[in-house]
Amino acid sequence: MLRVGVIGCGGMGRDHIRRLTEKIQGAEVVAVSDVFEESARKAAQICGAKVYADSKELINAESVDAVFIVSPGFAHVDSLLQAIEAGKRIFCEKPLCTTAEDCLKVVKAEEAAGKHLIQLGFMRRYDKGYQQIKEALATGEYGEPLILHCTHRNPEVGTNYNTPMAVHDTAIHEIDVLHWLVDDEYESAQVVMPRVTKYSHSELKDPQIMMLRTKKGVCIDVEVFVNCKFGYDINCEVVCEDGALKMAQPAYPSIRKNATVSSAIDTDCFVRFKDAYDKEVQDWVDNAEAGVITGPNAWDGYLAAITADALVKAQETGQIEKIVTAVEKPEFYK
Ligand SMILES: NC(=O)C1=CN([C@@H]2O[C@H](COP(=O)(O)OP(=O)(O)OC[C@H]3O[C@@H](n4cnc5c(N)ncnc54)[C@H](O)[C@@H]3O)[C@@H](O)[C@H]2O)C=CC1
Ligand SMILES: O=C1[C@H](O)[C@H](O)[C@@H](O)[C@H](O)[C@H]1O
Repeated sequence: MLRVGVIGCGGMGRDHIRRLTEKIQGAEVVAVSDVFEESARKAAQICGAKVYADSKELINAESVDAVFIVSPGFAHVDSLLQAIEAGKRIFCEKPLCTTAEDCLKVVKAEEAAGKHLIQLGFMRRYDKGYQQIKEALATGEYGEPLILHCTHRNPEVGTNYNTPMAVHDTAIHEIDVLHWLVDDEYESAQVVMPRVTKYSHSELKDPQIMMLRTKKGVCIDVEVFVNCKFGYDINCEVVCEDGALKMAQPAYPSIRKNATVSSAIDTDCFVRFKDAYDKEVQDWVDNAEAGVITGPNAWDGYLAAITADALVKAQETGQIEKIVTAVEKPEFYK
């Protein structure tokens, strides 16, 4: 039984604690930590874990085999470096870190440790809809991908949510899953700002159209609209030489009533990607014992960070910004 310590007991942390406690085979939560100890105490009631006031103490506890990092992105780097030093298996929620520089520190530390310790919480690679498209592309029946049209719509966000967060907190999912989907690397980024919705605020330009070009010339547009009001609406269409593949939507019944036809739309990621979260965490647990990482890793986190940096720069300049890695991909990650 993998004994897991969870750092960060907020919305996503509690969702993962419930998952590890009620759904996942082969793991149990034995420790929780949060800077607000009350949050940790509430989380401990879900799983009966020990509460640690200090996350570093949790990481180094003999009773903890593996660490689940679900604190805010800015706090990931310290916990990651401490957990690598302690030789613990790590599941880190996205993003790996909030700067490419910190991501590179983590990559170098894991490489120096000589063991693949980190799986990153880019769960969309485990979503059935994206996997179906990737499998269809792999058949060659539709030719090469040319254009991707995507949407990432949230019903609403808080006033603490600002323009750059649309990239490094929200579109970071598309950044990771889309180049994986078409098996390519990014070359450049651009952002177009439409008219701002009345539901936004002074620090947030919403919606945004983010565009990415890959090295093979695939052009991707992602509408990021975080105050769309009507639901949590994730779409992906891949236009190919011999056909177009539109990602399947969650199956809800089509309801006829009062001279109306309707069907539900999810309202958050926890429901929309529930199965994907379950699969990514079970994959991590199954592989932790064997000491391998088959999911997104720290290098994927670094690539996502440099692409996010280019998109944030493009938000400011309105220009096409190049995406370049500071270092070659280490053999360790090949
Ligand atoms: N994969 C996905 O679809 C999603 C991933 N996330 C990710 O999960 C992480 C947490 O997000 P949320 O739960 O939504 O945030 P949240 O703000 O609801 O919870 C974060 C928790 O971490 C605690 N915290 C802050 N600094 C800490 C530190 N240094 N050490 C320990 N705990 C600390 C806070 O007190 C809070 O309880 C973020 O990295 C976020 O990007 C969040 C939502 C969806
Ligand atoms: O990671 C997430 C969620 O998965 C949602 O898709 C985003 O909209 C949210 O901003 C982010 O925290």
